[in-house]
Amino acid sequence: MNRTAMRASQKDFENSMNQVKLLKKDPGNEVKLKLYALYKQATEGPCNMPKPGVFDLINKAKWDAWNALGSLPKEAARQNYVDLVSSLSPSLESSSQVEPGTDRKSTGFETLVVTSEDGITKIMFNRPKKKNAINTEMYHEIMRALKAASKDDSIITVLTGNGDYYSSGNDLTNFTDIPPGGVEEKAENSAVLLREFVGCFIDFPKPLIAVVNGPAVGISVTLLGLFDAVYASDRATFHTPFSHLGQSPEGCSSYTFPKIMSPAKATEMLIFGKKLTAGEACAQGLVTEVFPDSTFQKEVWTRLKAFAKLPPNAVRISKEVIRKREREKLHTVNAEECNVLQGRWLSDECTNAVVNFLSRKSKL
Ligand SMILES: CCCCCC/C=C/C(=O)SCCNC(=O)CCNC(=O)[C@H](O)C(C)(C)COP(=O)(O)OP(=O)(O)OC[C@H]1O[C@@H](n2cnc3c(N)ncnc32)[C@H](O)[C@@H]1OP(=O)(O)O
Repeated sequence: MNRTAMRASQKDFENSMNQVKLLKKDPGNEVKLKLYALYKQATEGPCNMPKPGVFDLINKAKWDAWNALGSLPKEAARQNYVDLVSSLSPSLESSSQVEPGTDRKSTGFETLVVTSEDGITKIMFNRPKKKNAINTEMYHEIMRALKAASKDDSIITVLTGNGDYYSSGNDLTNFTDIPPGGVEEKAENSAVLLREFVGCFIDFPKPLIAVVNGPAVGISVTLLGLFDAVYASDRATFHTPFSHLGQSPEGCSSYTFPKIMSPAKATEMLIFGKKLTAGEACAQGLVTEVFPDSTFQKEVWTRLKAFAKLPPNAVRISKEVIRKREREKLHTVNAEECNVLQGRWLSDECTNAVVNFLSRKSKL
């Protein structure tokens, strides 16, 4: 990757540090000393340590390497570090977290594709053959991706789906993996996981945007009430069939939906399982804007790239001002919903619905 014309950002620098840890081949002492020296210069500036004694061979070699950089500015040292790491291919190639171009792709996700480009971190559900159903691994990976996005240098974070669905919601096979403590333990573990998962959305510090590329079901719909904007293709539908599944609302929707769309409209969705078209969801305030599917990606990403050029601190502070008032309430609602669901998961109504789906007797 040719980065000579670019200035390495803090994020590039952090990526390079991670890549060094993933090197398959030892790059040798000379390179390691150079990396050490550039790292120290980039983070602390010119060498400020007393010179080690002549018999302290390792620390003296390190000191010499750092001291040799003289007054090289921190920014230049950061760039040189990134360049040096990227020159360590091909040993790095197989473990690189950085793709060619400026689009940085994070590795280490099985169920997501996470990229960061143009001030936007995109978290894409990536189980298209399963309609992006959220299995236990995906719950954990989404939380990990959100935590990383909250700290990276992006301005906004986007969730979207790969393939024809946005997401078909909770993977119903999650309920088949019963631990030694039995179904009670399973229900308890699931409630703990759900509470932590939804908590990450409540606390997310940057604008969170959903790019709803296709149908959305269950928890992938309810969470939208915690997003800051929701853009939908006109192919998208919004469906929360909780009663059909013997379950009850989650994702804070018992609180956010009545506020967003009026109590009666929320009842139609959350209790009676009415499926909304994108246009209906927009008219009810759940969706911000609907686009024709043929131009959806182009129009939405153009808009998001413009948003991502806004001053980062103002954007972040404004999100905090808006969320602050509701945060405590949302956490309380989340906890209550999870408690209620824990009981629902042990009910015959829920067990039968899951068994029916898994034995292919019923679909939504
Ligand atoms: C820690 C736990 C937290 C729980 C939180 C509570 C969350 C609640 C919810 O999200 S409730 C909503 C649950 N979702 C559903 O009930 C959807 C079930 N799926 C369907 O009804 C259909 O699959 C469909 C309408 C989404 C799509 O139908 P169709 O277009 O005909 O495709 P297929 O059914 O053939 O699906 C392809 C493939 O994907 C599998 N799959 C799809 N969705 C799910 C799912 N939610 N869970 C598990 N598996 C799903 C489907 O079985 C097919 O697999 P196969 O090819 O047969 O191996």
